[in-house]
Amino acid sequence: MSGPSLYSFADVDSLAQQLRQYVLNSQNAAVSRHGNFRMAVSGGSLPNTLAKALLTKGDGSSEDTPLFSKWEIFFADERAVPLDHPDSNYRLIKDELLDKIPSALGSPTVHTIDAERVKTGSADELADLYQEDLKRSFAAKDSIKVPTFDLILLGVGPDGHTCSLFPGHPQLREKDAWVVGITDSPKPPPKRITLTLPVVAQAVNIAFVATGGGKQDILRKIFDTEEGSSLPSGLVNVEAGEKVSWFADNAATEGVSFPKRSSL
Ligand SMILES: O=C(O)[C@H](O)[C@@H](O)[C@H](O)[C@H](O)COP(=O)(O)O
Repeated sequence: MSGPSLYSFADVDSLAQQLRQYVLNSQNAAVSRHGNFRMAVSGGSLPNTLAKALLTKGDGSSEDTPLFSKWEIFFADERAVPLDHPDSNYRLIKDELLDKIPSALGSPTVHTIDAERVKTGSADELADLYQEDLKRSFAAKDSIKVPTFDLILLGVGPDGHTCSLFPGHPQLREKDAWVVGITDSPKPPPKRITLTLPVVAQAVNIAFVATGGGKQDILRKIFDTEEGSSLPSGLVNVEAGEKVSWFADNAATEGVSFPKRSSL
């Protein structure tokens, strides 16, 4: 299997334009395969860039139209806070994207962390509840070992973390569970749930979005050093290979030697 693609664009607006095309290609392929589009998103700066990509007016063609009523949105990771809390990834995507979708485009089904248990449940209990939700969505008819998302959209942290999979944490080695809890995330808040690496690597397509000069050091490490391939985001590159696309801007990829592409 060949490796990931690294796309580098002049600015966030041109990145968003290409991200739109990539997400809608993935949507169209998924809808013709099985009638809906099951995708997972992370927090951080990603929801803002995704909203930029999806809320712009397209060219009006059917290929370029988001079919939101066919979307099932899951969380690649979520913070264990109420859904209206400022740290909630659900709240973030709601404020950035969901609340701004014109009603004519329909609305996605969103799979949140368990709102009843989020305050009192342990991270493990919340992870188990989320995994049950995934089982209902992905394994309704068949028993499957790992769910296959049509698309997972990820960010990368300065330490190489992705989702809430942090370097050196035991969650990174999880082989069986689909979702795990974490209580000591170095990025606040500490209590979270996250998809595991086998679930991320199984997705049909996986895209990272990394913008701004603050990502330079970590992108160089991931793409140009041996050490990078053992970091959580580097492991996604290793395990999912050509299914992985990185959407970055030139500020983030400056100094990266790995070959870059400038359009899909
Ligand atoms: O909820 C979270 O904290 C995330 O899902 C996390 O993995 C994020 O994607 C990265 O930390 C990058 O965040 P930025 O895009 O804000 O740098």
